[in-house]
Amino acid sequence: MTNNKQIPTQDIVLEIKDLRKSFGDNHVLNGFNLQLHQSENLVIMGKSGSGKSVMIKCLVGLMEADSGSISVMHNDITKLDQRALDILRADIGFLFQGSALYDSMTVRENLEFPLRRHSKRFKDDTNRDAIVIEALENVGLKDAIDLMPAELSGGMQKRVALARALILKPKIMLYDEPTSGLDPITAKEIIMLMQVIQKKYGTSSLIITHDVDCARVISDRMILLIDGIDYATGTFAELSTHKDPKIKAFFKN
Ligand SMILES: Nc1ncnc2c1ncn2[C@@H]1O[C@H](COP(=O)(O)OP(=O)(O)OP(=O)(O)O)[C@@H](O)[C@H]1O
Repeated sequence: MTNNKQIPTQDIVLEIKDLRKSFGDNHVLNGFNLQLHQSENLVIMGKSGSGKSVMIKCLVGLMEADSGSISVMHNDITKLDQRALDILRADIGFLFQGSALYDSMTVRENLEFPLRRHSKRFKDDTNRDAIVIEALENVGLKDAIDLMPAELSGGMQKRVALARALILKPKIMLYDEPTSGLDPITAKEIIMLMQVIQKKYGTSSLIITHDVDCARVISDRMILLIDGIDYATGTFAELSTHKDPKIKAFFKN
């Protein structure tokens, strides 16, 4: 099943083609494909153990695929050298499970960290301060700037992590289970922030989630990862009313 919308190829910011990865006899990815379009929220759903983390690890270079190609803004990342990869990485933001803030740094220092790493883009210190404040305003946490992560709730930590991921204004955001471990109200707040930020900056997002409510609210399009392939692609409305039992299983309450 495919989305009927015809998207010009120049609007594709991330493309995975025929990705394969096995561990011995465990064939996890058997020819997985995806295309993420400009300003799109694409949700990937798959059962536990279906290979979502393996796919993400291949995408961010933590794991080598057996075969297939991964292109980010039309650059095949498997063919880039380290320097070119580092430059490209500045265009990709990550929000992974757990907020992964640096415990010994204040919120301000946590946010300054990526700016220092990409200091060529952000030479001016005054500018740096304004960027940090804007990022915290985006997530409604300007007043937390001098606090330590331990002084923040789980939801606030997630918002700071989101601000940090977005501080370089990435063209692509990767979210791995953005609402896991959060209570329903905080989860809703995070989903709303993801939407606000996507609208404000036109970011394209790849969102891995088990959370059907999250998928319903955030997705422009969804891919179901089943049997190591992109088994079904479509809008939430299309997939959630599908007759195939393998697809239906995802949307049962
Ligand atoms: N480094 C590894 N060595 C061997 N097998 C691995 C390795 N990493 C993952 N696997 C296997 O790959 C399969 C997919 O794992 P993966 O972690 O990608 O699942 P997942 O869809 O992310 O699951 P969950 O939703 O529970 O996080 C599992 O069978 C797992 O045991």
